[in-house]
Amino acid sequence: MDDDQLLSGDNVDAAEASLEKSLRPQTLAQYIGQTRVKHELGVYIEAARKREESLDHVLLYGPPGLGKTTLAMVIANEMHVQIRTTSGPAIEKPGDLVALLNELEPGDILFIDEIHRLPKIVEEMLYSAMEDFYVDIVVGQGPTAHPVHFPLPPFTLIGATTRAGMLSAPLRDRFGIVEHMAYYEVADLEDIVERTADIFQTSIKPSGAHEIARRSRGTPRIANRLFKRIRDFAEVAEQAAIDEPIVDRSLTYLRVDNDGLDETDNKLLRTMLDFYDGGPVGLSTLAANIGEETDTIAEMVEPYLLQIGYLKRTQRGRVVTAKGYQHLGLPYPPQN
Ligand SMILES: Nc1ncnc2c1ncn2[C@@H]1O[C@H](COP(=O)(O)OP(=O)(O)OP(=O)(O)O)[C@@H](O)[C@H]1O
Ligand SMILES: [Mg+2]
Repeated sequence: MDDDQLLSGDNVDAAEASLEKSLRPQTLAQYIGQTRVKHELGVYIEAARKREESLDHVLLYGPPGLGKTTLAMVIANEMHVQIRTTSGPAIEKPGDLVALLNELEPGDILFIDEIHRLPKIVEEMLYSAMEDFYVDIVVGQGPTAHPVHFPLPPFTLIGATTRAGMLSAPLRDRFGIVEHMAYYEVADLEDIVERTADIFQTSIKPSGAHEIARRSRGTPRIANRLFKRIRDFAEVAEQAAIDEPIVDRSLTYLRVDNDGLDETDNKLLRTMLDFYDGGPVGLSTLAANIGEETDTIAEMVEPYLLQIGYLKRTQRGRVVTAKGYQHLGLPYPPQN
């Protein structure tokens, strides 16, 4: 009986996982929004293919959930090459990198997520690999240790990072193509939500798609996540199509406010007002106060609040703006 349960559980998971996978666009044409990035990459991909060369190294940077990993896979697909994916912290020592590089065929893509978290010694090894397609490794130990020159096939490195500022200049300079991923427009998120609804065979009214899009913090991953939760609410309520009222009710229940801000966002703004008179306050102080990691605040919470102008950065720290006060329903105190 346990077996059966396990089995059916596995099947459900497998079905969900493959749906999840089908959410990922496969081609540039299917990739919604990011028009400028898509156009530029389209040109570089076509040129590389015409010359039958590998694509230049690509750096994608921007906040989490905007589709960097998805875009790397789209690039591999459009280039008709294989892609191997890993992440900065997973490559602990030079040998790990050599093992990865060793498996690449000419033209293949190595995707390194969170590339700003590569150990220094591995990063330095990437320099020659990226520039001249070789690495020098030391083989053996003690008196028998000797350097070995290890040639590599031409390959494309795609690096993704939420913190471009944390990348060293020598590494950043070795990327021929650098693309900034911006928050999505509401109209693009509407298209993403409608596409997702289609894949999940759920009917949704334009008003419902608009409301989800508007409250997704400019982020496809959030839009898809909210969609899935709202779909559950709609199903339980036996509602045929997702419309604005069910979206609103579900999001209120999920504590996503009218601007799409969640509890952490609001807690951050609140803490700044209650304990620091709206700022300025430093990032690590703030993080300690609301019980989050500094990195989480810097990478996932703060960027959107800055983007919509509820927070601003000053020399002395973060400050809540007049708009931020207004969001919390409080009067903006006179500034001196
Ligand atoms: N342009 C897009 N069109 C349609 N769906 C998208 C698009 N971009 C992202 N998505 C969807 O959003 C989800 C998140 O995308 P992805 O994992 O690529 O983000 P990411 O930028 O790599 O995030 P992280 O920085 O957290 O790794 C994916 O499941 C994908 O289906
Ligand atoms: Mg990713």
